[in-house]
Amino acid sequence: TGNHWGYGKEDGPTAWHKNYPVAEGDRQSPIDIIPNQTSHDSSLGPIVLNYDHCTSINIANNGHSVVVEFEDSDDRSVIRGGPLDNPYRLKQFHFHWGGKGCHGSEHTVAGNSYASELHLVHWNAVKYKTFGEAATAPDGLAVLGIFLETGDEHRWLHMITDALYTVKFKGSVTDFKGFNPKCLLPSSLQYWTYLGSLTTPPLHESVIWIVVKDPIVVSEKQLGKFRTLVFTGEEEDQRTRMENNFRPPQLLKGRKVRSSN
Ligand SMILES: Cc1ccc(O)c(S)c1
Ligand SMILES: [Zn+2]
Repeated sequence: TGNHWGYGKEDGPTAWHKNYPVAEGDRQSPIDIIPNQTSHDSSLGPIVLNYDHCTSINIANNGHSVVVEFEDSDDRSVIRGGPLDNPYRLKQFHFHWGGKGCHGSEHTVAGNSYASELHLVHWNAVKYKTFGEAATAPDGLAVLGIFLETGDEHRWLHMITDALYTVKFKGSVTDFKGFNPKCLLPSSLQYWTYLGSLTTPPLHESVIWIVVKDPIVVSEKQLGKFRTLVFTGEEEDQRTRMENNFRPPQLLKGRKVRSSN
């Protein structure tokens, strides 16, 4: 129906342009990042995260991913520095992942993809009144992308994976208080940055991307718990496993990717 979209053969990334023509625009995401073709920019300062007073609200299955929403009525959790001219407020984070044994990150590095990718979505509340307004502005959003690779168990990810059974079906939401996503970041925040878009419809070209170079390590068992979610609602007879909810890399179209030192 209408603007329904997904990750299947008929409604997946190759079909999105029919309802969302910006899918073929000049600043689409994700992209393949080729490190030796990025320009090192010494004017790029470090990323600064002030998440210490962040307020997580709930965890939800929106039929495309699992999303943790935050209270964003004030500047209690912001990202600043790096390529950003203003502080940007944390709104939500979510993940993109692959099938068992397959990779599912959105950005790739010299053609290599990771098992999964975490997106921390922030908006420019200095220039825009609402998230919705910022989401359609060229400098409205800042998304921090973190790669996940499989290996040892991640000591804090269980706080997310232990809650996934409560949001198995599309449309489910449960309380999720007191979670600080700082525990999901790697020790180094060295990054690449470029101008891009949301990686899901409506694919607005409103994102300043900050892709952290170092991945975090999570276990295959932890990642497997994400695949117990389904794209479909409880009332539907289909139970389509939620996996491979990633968009492949898009054309760079002359964009420059800068590298922090
Ligand atoms: C705001 C937003 C929603 C969904 C997404 O995958 C991304 S990357 C950003
Ligand atoms: Zn995303």
